[in-house]
Amino acid sequence: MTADAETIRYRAATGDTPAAVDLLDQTRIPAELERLVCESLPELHDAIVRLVVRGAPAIGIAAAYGVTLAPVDSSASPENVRRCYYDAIEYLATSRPTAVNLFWALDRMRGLVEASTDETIGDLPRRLIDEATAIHNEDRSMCRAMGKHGATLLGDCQTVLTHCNAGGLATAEYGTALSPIYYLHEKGHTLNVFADETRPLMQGSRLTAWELSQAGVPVTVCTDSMAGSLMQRGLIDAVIVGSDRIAENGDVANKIGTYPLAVLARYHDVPFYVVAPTNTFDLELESGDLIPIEQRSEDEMRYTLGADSNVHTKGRMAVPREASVINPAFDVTPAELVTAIVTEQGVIKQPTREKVQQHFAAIQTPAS
Ligand SMILES: CSC[C@H]1O[C@H](OP(=O)(O)O)[C@H](O)[C@@H]1O
Repeated sequence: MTADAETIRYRAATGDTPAAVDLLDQTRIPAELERLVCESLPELHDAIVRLVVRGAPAIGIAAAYGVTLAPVDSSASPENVRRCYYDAIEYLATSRPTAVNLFWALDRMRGLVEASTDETIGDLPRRLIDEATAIHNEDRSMCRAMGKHGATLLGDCQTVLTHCNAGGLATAEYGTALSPIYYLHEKGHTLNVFADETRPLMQGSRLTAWELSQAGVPVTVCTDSMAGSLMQRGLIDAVIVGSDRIAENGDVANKIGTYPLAVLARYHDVPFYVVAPTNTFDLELESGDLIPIEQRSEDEMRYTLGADSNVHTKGRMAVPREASVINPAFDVTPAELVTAIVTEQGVIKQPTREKVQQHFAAIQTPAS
């Protein structure tokens, strides 16, 4: 992906130029490649809410950098400096509720603030930038690792179907669900990809189709309702998706429309793979019915995309005013419908609570 298309960049403060979180504006793809430079917390909060930056890992990375935008008065007392950073963290945590990576990243930043002393408070801004940069770079490595692990499941596949966008645009680079596809493409095994449009914000047709095309991977956009007949006709060898939060028992929250794909896949004996880094697991939630599901604006359902394909430019009225709409942004797929979960550590086949716990235990106690 070229530098101009890098999902997230951090601009350190220099002279009169303030620090900023520099985002590829995903609300404008594929019509335009434009960047949005956020110099303040409200600008960044709004960018997360409007999906300028989106995707669980990318939201976490952007929010981590966002903490460094806190309007700290350097002459303030250490207590007031800490308070300013805590306020920034609490504010960014209100942007979107489902992707646990947001809260995981903010917790890491909060830990640095808590660990600061009156003597070391002066170094805190630098340490926060370094921690956000570390989170960013760790995600690059995790995406590459998920590509390698996920590829072991797709070796016999020719055609896969994916939902929403879980590619480089949703992460530091390379992606989660799309990572094994890129990995195999680089090894000379190019898969054919069906990308669900993913209504109402069309992350599949706008973003997945764009980034796969840029990478030279053949992609065919289909409506969300076509997946069943594609499987019925034997055209899909595997379904591969990302996730925003995975409960301790392996239940998976992902973009609305994922659950019916899992049901269809099971009915048609098609493997259903989820790819997510370990920081997408929420081990404090016993099951997926405890995962908070974001309810988004009615307007995203009531209007088609505008002529510029910007998700916030109202197009044509698509629903009569008298009708009601509902717009949950995610659904939950029970672990029993998941063939395997791929993380940067490896593969959890037929995930259960016990297998998830074993996966994490192995991380804590690396093989000797
Ligand atoms: C690699 S996480 C991608 C994940 O996030 C998307 O949601 P949104 O576009 O609303 O941020 C979708 O659930 C993807 O699977």
